[in-house]
Amino acid sequence: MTVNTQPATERPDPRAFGLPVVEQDDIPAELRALVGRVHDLIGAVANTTETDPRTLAEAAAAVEGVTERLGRAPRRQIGTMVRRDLPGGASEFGTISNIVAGDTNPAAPPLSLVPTAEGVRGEVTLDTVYQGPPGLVHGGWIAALLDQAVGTASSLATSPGLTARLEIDYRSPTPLFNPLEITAEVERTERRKVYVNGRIRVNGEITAQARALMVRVPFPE
Ligand SMILES: CCCCCCCC(=O)SCCNC(=O)CCNC(=O)[C@H](O)C(C)(C)COP(=O)(O)OP(=O)(O)OC[C@H]1O[C@@H](n2cnc3c(N)ncnc32)[C@H](O)[C@@H]1OP(=O)(O)O
Repeated sequence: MTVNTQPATERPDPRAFGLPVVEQDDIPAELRALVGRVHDLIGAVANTTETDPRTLAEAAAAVEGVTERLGRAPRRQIGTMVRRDLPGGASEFGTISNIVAGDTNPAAPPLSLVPTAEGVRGEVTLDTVYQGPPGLVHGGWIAALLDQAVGTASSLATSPGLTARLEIDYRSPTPLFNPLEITAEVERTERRKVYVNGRIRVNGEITAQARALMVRVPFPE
């Protein structure tokens, strides 16, 4: 199965369904920096040993002030998409605040997936924001990473769809602070059904693998 390298203009355009589209290159560098600093903030808050009430109250007030200031501008429409150019001339649309891969979501790692000859591949290192058991990635986040990978592989090879079924085998613990290699590829398609396999490797060893059924969304001709 090869990756769909149709230009974006020939793929379903979210604008046709009333969804705004932002070009990835148009996301201001300052917004990217803010997203990064807020990600750092999540980690700092989750792990601080600060107990001084005054320091903590000041920090909360400072964050509240920034939130209030940013809240003066209207929020993005739910479902706002981002169009990204991919290596090799392909492009993709994704939701801009996707919790796994969204450019503007400070809670996202974010996971960036690129097409390969087989499917898609990405690498990400997770910090304690994604901790489940001590020192390990939360199982739900392992599923989320794999869901994103199988969904992207299916979308690029065929057309966008939704996950109908996702089965995860947790084969060994997936550690924090280690590069995770995430790959996925389409196994076969049947009408709107796309069967996809994915896996996470750490130092070349598979720690988790997924079998998924994506059902392609029917688009008007
Ligand atoms: C690039 C972006 C990457 C994004 C990655 C993230 C992906 C996600 O997280 S998606 C969010 C989570 N998933 C969802 O919310 C989906 C919720 N479910 C649904 O909306 C629907 O059940 C949906 C769309 C999957 C299927 O509904 P519908 O379009 O009516 O299809 P339907 O006609 O019932 O079924 C189509 C085929 O799939 C099969 N099928 C549907 N669901 C299942 C299932 N759970 N198990 C097995 N087969 C199924 C049907 O039997 C049918 O097969 P056949 O062609 O052989 O008759």
